Amino acid sequence: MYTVKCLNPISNRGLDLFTSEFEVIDDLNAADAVLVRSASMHDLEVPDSMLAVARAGAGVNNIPLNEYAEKGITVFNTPGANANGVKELVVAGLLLASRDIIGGVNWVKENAKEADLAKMIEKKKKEFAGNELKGKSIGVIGLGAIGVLVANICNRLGMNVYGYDPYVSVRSAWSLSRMVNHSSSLDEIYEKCDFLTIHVPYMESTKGMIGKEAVQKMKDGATILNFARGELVDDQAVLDGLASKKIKHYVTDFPNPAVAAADGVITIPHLGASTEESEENCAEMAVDQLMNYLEKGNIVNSVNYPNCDLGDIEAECRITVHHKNLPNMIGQLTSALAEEGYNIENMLNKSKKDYAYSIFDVEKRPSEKVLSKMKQIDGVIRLRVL
Ligand SMILES: NC(=O)c1ccc[n+]([C@@H]2O[C@H](COP(=O)([O-])OP(=O)(O)OC[C@H]3O[C@@H](n4cnc5c(N)ncnc54)[C@H](O)[C@@H]3O)[C@@H](O)[C@H]2O)c1
Ligand SMILES: O=C(O)[C@H](O)COP(=O)(O)O
Repeated sequence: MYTVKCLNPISNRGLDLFTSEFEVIDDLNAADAVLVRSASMHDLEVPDSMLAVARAGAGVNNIPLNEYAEKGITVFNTPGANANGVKELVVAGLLLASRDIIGGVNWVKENAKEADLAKMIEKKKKEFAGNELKGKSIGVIGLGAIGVLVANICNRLGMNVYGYDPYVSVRSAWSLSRMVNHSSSLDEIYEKCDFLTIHVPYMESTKGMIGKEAVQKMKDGATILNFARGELVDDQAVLDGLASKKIKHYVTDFPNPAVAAADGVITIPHLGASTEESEENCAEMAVDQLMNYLEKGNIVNSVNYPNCDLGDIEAECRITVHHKNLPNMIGQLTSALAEEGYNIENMLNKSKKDYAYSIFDVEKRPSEKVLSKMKQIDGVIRLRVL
């Protein structure tokens, strides 16, 4: 039996996938695994016995990835599972920034009881007039699951699309419309684009990447859309840009007190992935990956350990080892088994930066003496017997 704690509400479509071998519990300290959305885990004490964290979503900046890797806690996310939800909200953001839909809707509500409302509307509507998206240029920074969908739909809306992603994956490159212009520098995007939408993860290297210098280089009257993370955009740079009319609108899914009330800011309360469909997709994927890992030791879509998948357990015993990515780890682990005559039927080893993961399918369960010897090898972080 495995126990799972949900730190945020997780769609039942995912939770219902848990078999009778799993129980969702309230006590974090008794949990083998955590399911989480945006709740911050940075200041959370998790028990040493914790095996895994599955983020039902994309961004993992709420999870201390290295600290958990060091403890042998595998962290998963659900790549692409909410990308369509975000893409659709970005289109809404583009429309809200181009036409004063919000001003118009509010004005009608305020005057709803006026008997001659229809007449008033025809007189007033010029104040809410705007522009069309067709023919405008947009820069998409970050061409991952969301950026690709945004770039492609903007192309279909008749916009001139410029994409920037120095680390673009082959999969994304294949999915991108050939009508999207490949920008090799952010400067090109700043100089050419009426709209700029950012879809990169928040990391130390991307913090404040839309700052004062970037704003200065932008076209006059540019609109910035941020559906990725608030910290990617420097608040003061945007406020100054809005005040000087350099920036027309800042559309953000991550409002904070510094920018929320400012003129020109269009605020959305982190709704990008808050659709029934995205929540279900993320929950299903997270639960599926968690069960596969807890029961079979397979790692699919981890962000702090390598993907390592040996399929169903066909041998009598499967041993999984989280370890440091050091020379001769496999030699030492396999020798410990071989010295006591345990035959390895199948094995897989993968590494990701400083960490590695190995799966050994063994003909029978090794003795405690062998398992203890394996655990004591320098660089071994965690060993599980399944
Ligand atoms: N608003 C929401 O509800 C919501 C929902 C999902 C994701 N997000 C945010 O959006 C981010 C992106 O999500 P995704 O699913 O597309 O992730 P992804 O991992 O599929 O794509 C991220 C892309 O950014 C690129 N990238 C990284 N650093 C870059 C840089 N310095 N310059 C340009 N490109 C860079 C990567 O190469 C990758 O292609 C997430 O990390 C998360 O913070 C927000
Ligand atoms: O990174 C993500 O997936 C989004 O920001 C969605 O976060 P949420 O699951 O809290 O809505």
